[in-house]
Amino acid sequence: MKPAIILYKTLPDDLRQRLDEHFSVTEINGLTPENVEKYADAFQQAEGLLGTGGKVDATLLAAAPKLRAASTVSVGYDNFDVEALNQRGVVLMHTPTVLTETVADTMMALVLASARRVVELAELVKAGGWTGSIGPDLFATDVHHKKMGILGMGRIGMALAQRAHFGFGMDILYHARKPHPEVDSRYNARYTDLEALLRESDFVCISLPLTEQTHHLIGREQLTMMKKSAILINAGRGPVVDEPALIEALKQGEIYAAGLDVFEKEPLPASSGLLALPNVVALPHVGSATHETRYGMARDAVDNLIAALSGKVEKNCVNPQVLK
Ligand SMILES: NC(=O)C1=CN([C@@H]2O[C@H](COP(=O)(O)OP(=O)(O)OC[C@H]3O[C@@H](n4cnc5c(N)ncnc54)[C@H](O)[C@@H]3O)[C@@H](O)[C@H]2O)C=CC1
Ligand SMILES: O=C(O)C(=O)CO
Repeated sequence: MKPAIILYKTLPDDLRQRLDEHFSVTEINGLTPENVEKYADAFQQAEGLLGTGGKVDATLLAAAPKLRAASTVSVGYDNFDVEALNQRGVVLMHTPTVLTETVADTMMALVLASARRVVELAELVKAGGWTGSIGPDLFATDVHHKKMGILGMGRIGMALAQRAHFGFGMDILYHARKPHPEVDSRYNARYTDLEALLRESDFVCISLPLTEQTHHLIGREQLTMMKKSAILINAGRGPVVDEPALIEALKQGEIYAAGLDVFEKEPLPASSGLLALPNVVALPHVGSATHETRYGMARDAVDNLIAALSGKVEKNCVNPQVLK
């Protein structure tokens, strides 16, 4: 008999077919508490989960007593209680690598859009506001040869350093849990503590995961350390930045602008103070959202679940200790 799984994300037809070949699939519209209750029988039988978004914690695990593996269509897994999964021996699989270059492209797009005022100026043209030469009040700020500070020098941080250093001649500083000598030599980069990075960088770019240690790592105090001309880019997770403190810093001119793909609450409410600020470029969490990359993530997530439920995990496992 095929193992039963819960699918909580729509997949391309070919991937859905591959999943059906291996598993008995119950597809639900999101991993919400309402759906866990509505499909209680399916959760009782489920050995695997595949999807994105929604909380997987002790409550959900209690509703799924046979669960052996969870496969998220994302690299970030802050919505999973990994400790609770470990206690139950549930394998957690994710999709690193396949999305790295695309997310780094998005971060570079945010750097360029916020520094060169791309969105604001394009909106001005569309609104018929281009009635004469553009004057200094609408001039932008350069990107090339400036200093980029990268917070979180992992896969995405490195791909961003590659673009900024080789493409734009930028100086790279970074803060991570430890120095990475290969990064220093490859991108002529310099490891600093957080405060030095904030004080020196023209662009502070966040590619950190959300953890207890990174929650509100950037708050009022840190924002005041940044240059008044500096731009904050966040494509890690929203709660790494204290959003009310960021809004205040942008309003008071303590920093120049922000380019954001992630927010404390998503979707970003229309009432958010961020949306009233011309010096904010806000994207709807689309760091990895190209056709190619989203397909690759879904494909990897399917392969990851097949590997995990057949005991053949070789890569993409968050908690390999439960396999032993
Ligand atoms: N906006 C979007 O659509 C996307 C956002 N992301 C976010 O980007 C994050 C990073 O992804 P990857 O680069 O693939 O992960 P990664 O694990 O390769 O890199 C994360 C880096 O952050 C460092 N780090 C962790 N905690 C730290 C701390 N307290 N202080 C300093 N450094 C710390 C780690 O040592 C690691 O080098 C994901 O966890 C996810 O939250 C990822 C993909 C798409
Ligand atoms: O993969 C992730 O962590 C995302 O945020 C979406 O690609």
